[in-house]
Amino acid sequence: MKRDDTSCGTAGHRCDTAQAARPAVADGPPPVVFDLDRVCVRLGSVLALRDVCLRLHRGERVALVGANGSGKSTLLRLLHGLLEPTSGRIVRDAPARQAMLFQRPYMLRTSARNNVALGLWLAGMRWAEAQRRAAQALERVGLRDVATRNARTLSGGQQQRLALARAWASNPDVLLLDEPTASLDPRAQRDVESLVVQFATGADAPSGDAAVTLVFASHNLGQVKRLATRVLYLEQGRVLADLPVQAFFEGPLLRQRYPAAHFFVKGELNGRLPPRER
Ligand SMILES: Nc1ncnc2c1ncn2[C@@H]1O[C@H](COP(=O)(O)OP(=O)(O)OP(=O)(O)O)[C@@H](O)[C@H]1O
Repeated sequence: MKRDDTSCGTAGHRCDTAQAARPAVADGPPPVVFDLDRVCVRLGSVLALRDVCLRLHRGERVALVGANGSGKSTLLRLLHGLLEPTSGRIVRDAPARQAMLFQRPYMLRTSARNNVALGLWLAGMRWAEAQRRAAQALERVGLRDVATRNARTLSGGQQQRLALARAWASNPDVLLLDEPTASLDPRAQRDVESLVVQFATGADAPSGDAAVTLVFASHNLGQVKRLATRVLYLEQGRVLADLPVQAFFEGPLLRQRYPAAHFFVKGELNGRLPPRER
């Protein structure tokens, strides 16, 4: 069927108000961090997101999967406030501190330690304290030995760990990752993944706070299984499937309810992942 790039806000389309009305009581679900109501995002002539209804809760680890161009990066940029809806509504948990990591992190042309400290200083921290916190963050991600090296001379894996240190030092409530390990070798991938898990579970957050909310895009379904608690499948800007990670990969639910997502997953698993991931 030909894709219609002109319409959004489908007539009659409604978000699941039963879920939307769920109160965040003491033994109910955790607080809502993002609430999207029929969100559309147009980029030039492309409708990159269409009628997205979504509610993400504190402490969830949400994976975004789907083919190239399905809207994963656009959704992450929307959550981070780099984009606003063309129509529909997004409510972000106002006091939440957010950090976002990109596939190729941007490094300032200065030392690794300054790359962390400058962000903290710009956010209002005194320079001496920012330096101390930066050193602590570099230690945390195993980069103490390269603290004085120009960040742009570091390897891809080191730069991604530095980007994580930068995020960790700012003590975010929400961490958004856009294919953060896509260009890394398997070992560096695992290193970054394990840091992300420690980060996401809040095991050693500078403030000792509870878990952060993690939302990440990935083409690596093995990684999705390892990191996510919930999986969203996107196709042509729509969220077509939304399941807990186990139900997404095991059992009949995905095939029965979301055949398009089922075929995507089967194709990815059979075609792309090394044998150990199958
Ligand atoms: N700046 C832009 N201007 C116009 N169209 C854009 C822009 N950025 C993205 N798009 C289009 O929006 C759609 C969604 O792109 P997006 O980058 O969100 O997909 P993605 O799922 O992250 O893809 P990938 O897996 O390749 O990273 C695509 O059709 C893309 O071509």
